[in-house]
Amino acid sequence: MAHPRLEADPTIRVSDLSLGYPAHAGGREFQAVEGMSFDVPRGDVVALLGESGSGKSTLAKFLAGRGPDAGEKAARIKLTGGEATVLDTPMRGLGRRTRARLTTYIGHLAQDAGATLTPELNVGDILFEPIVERSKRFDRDALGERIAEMMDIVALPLSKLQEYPYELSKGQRQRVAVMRSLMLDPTLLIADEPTLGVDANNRPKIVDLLRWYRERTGATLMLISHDIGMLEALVKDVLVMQQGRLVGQGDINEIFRHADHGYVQLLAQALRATAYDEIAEE
Ligand SMILES: Nc1ncnc2c1ncn2[C@@H]1O[C@H](COP(=O)(O)OP(=O)(O)OP(=O)(O)O)[C@@H](O)[C@H]1O
Repeated sequence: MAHPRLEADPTIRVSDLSLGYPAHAGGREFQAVEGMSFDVPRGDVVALLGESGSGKSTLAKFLAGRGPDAGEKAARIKLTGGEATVLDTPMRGLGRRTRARLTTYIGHLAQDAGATLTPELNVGDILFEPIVERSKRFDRDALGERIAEMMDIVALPLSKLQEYPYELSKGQRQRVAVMRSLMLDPTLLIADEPTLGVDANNRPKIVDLLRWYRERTGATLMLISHDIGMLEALVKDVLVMQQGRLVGQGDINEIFRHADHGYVQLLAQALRATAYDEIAEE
């Protein structure tokens, strides 16, 4: 059985990768990602950008090892061409046990994760849950200290640990979801819109949390985000997708300065406009 290698470099290697959703309801198989090739070096922070429906979430979910997770068969992501390796583990023909092992090391913040926190658990139990599911033996005091540090960074009072998701605002729930995605100390974190639904004042707190985590662990981060503050503060390289294909890739400053693809130019303009809007808001 393949064993994930935490020190693998690159952390992610993708070669001519195509991903699809199975045919259902008399339709045809749908190709959401087509012929993508890129590497993510160990310890890098990369942003995955692209318009709605370009395939970002599909790619993110697949690379996080969560491709087959969906309850409905029609929503399970299939590798339909090429290769991908994550932490030196080939994703083609990934067996159940290897996948379980791999996902221990990969944090996945799903899109709108704040909205899917377990309603019956309070915040403290939501944060402990990933640990408890893996092992009955853990250092509760050390973990408690780490949770307190994270709560401080994202400006949530400790009293929130006793509250249930319905008692929190949307932005507070999202901050809890981001903290939860870090609880197992992932070597690779793949986060889909970590600041979505969080107001402008609190978005920098999520950026601070991710920065704190990276500095502490040297983890590799793949972020789907068009939040200019997050991109400027954390990201080194970007991958730009359009209709399932990679249309731009490279250093964030270079790619926006010398964009030769029409869509990348439009995106760069839109991001700049967002930045000005936010400055105007403050
Ligand atoms: N379960 C599914 N079955 C069939 N097609 C799907 C399924 N989920 C997503 N798709 C399609 O795959 C394509 C890529 O979707 P995906 O969610 O990966 O894009 P995205 O770039 O993350 O978009 P957004 O920014 O809106 O989240 C879209 O055309 C979408 O309609």
